[in-house]
Amino acid sequence: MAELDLSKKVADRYLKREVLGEGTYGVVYKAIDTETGQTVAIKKIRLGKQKEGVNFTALREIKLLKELKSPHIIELIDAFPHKGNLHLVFEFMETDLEAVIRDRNIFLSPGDIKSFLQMTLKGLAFCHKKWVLHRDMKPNNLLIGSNGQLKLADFGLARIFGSPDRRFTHQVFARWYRAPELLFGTKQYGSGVDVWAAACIFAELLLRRPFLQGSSDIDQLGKIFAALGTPSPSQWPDMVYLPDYVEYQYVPAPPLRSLFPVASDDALDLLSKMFTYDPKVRISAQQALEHRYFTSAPLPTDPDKLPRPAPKREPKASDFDSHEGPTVLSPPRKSRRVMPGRDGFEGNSLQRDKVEDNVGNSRQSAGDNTGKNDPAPMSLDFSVFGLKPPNRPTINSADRSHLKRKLDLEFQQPE
Ligand SMILES: Nc1ncnc2c1ncn2[C@@H]1O[C@H](COP(=O)(O)OP(=O)(O)OP(=O)(O)O)[C@@H](O)[C@H]1O
Repeated sequence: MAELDLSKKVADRYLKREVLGEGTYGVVYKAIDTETGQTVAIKKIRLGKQKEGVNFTALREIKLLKELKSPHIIELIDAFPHKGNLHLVFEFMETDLEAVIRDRNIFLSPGDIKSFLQMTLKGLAFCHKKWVLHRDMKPNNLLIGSNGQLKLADFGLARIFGSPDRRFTHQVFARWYRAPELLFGTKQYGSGVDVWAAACIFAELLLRRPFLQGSSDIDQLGKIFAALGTPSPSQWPDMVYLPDYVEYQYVPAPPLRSLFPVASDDALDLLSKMFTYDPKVRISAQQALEHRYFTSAPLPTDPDKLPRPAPKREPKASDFDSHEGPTVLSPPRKSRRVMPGRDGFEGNSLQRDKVEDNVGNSRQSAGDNTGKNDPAPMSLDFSVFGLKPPNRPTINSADRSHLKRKLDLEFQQPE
């Protein structure tokens, strides 16, 4: 009872405003922190449907998230349970890179592209230095503040809250950004998976459309190989030992220049290093930041001079939370996600197909090109690179308040 009162007080600190959208784990609200006057975004994660509730690892990982502070990482300001949901309070961001790329009224200069990529790589290099993987990099997870600063966000949370019977499958769109070693089922992935995703985002900034839009894991690999050439075992010796490795028909790499006609030589050189097949040879985020692309003209645009998408419309009263059934304010941003593959590459030249399984995820909107063979999404990976995450002991409600105190998750009454 005391615990309930406490959590209500903390929840009262935030004045909920309109719904910003809905992601894999639940609804995101705009809110005002009545203590500081700061606008925040609150991600409400349903715990009620999870039989195991919040487990110890989840709380520990949330605590770690709170400590991950950098100018290019979205700040987790607070975390508290309320009415059977866990609320994660983040700094509020105005827009995201997906909206920028999609906005046809925006012209992206080479300096603008350089600036967006540089901020992305700075965020990644920071995480990687702390032995943390993002693992769910995609343009809508790169949020942009009112000052133009880009920050890595939406650490997926499946790593923390993942459950085999989860109902949401937004995850499939992350496939377009997934590294080949993940698609071949590696268990020992490292920071290279984020660099590959950043390369896909770099390519998307140059092309203004997703670069490699696979409709299944097999198709994704086909698209990668058609664009970048089928890797030979000498190019990537460990490839043939990967759990889901299948031999693909050899396709030679077309010149990268033919795919990116207007990119500079420096941009293409960096892109090719980020798209290196062998993750052991792939350039790191830090090395990428030191590439001459970032020091050659044109220099990266100052963040506050970067182009912004048109602001979202003002909320109406009906958009505000009335406990259940919130109205999503920004449906157009999801439209790209159900778009059939556009002028992608046709070269799916696999020799045999992989049996697709794991049909358990049931919430699929019509038109989703949902792959059914995806592993559970894991985004922010706190484990040391290459190690399997430990089993997660669960805790019951009696343990919970003790653990909350122990982990200092700010469940205490505000001053
Ligand atoms: N810190 C934030 N500031 C402002 N808006 C945010 C913030 N975090 C999320 N949003 C918005 O809330 C909506 C839902 O975001 P969420 O991260 O839950 O899912 P998503 O990124 O749309 O999808 P997925 O869960 O598949 O990554 C999106 O419109 C997103 O732009």
